[in-house]
Amino acid sequence: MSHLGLVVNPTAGKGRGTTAGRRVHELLRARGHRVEDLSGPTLEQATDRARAAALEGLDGLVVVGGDGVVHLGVNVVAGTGLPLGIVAAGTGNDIARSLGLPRGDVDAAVAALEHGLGEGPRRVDAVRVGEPGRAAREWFAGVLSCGFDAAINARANEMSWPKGSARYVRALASELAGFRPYGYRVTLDEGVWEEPGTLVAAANVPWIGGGLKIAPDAAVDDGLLDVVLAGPFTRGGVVRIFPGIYRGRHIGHPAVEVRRSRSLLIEPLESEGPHPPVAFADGERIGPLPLHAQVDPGALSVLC
Ligand SMILES: Nc1ncnc2c1ncn2[C@@H]1O[C@H](COP(=O)(O)OP(=O)(O)OP(=O)(O)O)[C@@H](O)[C@H]1O
Repeated sequence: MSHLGLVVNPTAGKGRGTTAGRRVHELLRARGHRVEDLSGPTLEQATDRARAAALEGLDGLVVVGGDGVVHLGVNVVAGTGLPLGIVAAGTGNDIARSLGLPRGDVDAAVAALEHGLGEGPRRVDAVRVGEPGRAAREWFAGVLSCGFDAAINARANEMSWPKGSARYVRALASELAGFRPYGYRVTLDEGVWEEPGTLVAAANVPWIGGGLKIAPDAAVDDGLLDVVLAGPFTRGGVVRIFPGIYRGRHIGHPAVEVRRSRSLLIEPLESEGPHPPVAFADGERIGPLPLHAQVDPGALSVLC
């Protein structure tokens, strides 16, 4: 029997989170675990409750929802050794997809995390991100992005209508109308990239945005980020390359390169173009550039 913390995002998966959370609670209790519900009305409140419970002592933290609630879980457990169980019930579920976990199947997801409780968790990489020169307190497990897609994410978050993916299409259209490549300086373990660019994404996993294969070869346990650097696309060029990203076809484009690095510093470079958008990681807002990110190999224990 394990003592497990449970955080359910009721808003995940267009409201499916609540039903999934109830089922997870029921299944875990039926298997004899002691389950403490740490969910809260907001992401921040749930994070605080989970952190307090983790300090008091848990055998694992189980999160139910999409990449946003996984981001919460990672920020509670990374670097502590406390294992994370993921029940993917969101819309995108890119982190669960990358870890090979069941998606949209609560019973299978609970079986996978029970397997991890019995056999021991899998160690994967997590990434610290924050202002350069300060001790970074925020973690991510998926992809940090501060390019055109992050601008769409931010714009969509400001819109109250329409709901669901139609909101992203509206946000894409309005961002595209005023798009000009941004000015970047990206300092990697080896070399510096100074260019007008469309997108800079530091990927710990291949997928972003609900199945866009932004970094096809990113591995979650290689101690490295796959940094995707996309040069100055025109508006038409953005529209043409976008559908190919679902299959990772953008990687062959001459204006796109991928470099591997354990750490990176991303700064705005005014001489090359406008200030890049605010960065997002795991679909959550991180903050404006400059940002420093560093992989911590094996910092995350996942029940699977
Ligand atoms: N009570 C809550 N607990 C956790 N998160 C919450 C809560 N209320 C709102 N949220 C917000 O819900 C948002 C979406 O969450 P999540 O990513 O888990 O689901 P999703 O968007 O359906 O899935 P995905 O990100 O995989 O597409 C997050 O940005 C989070 O801030």
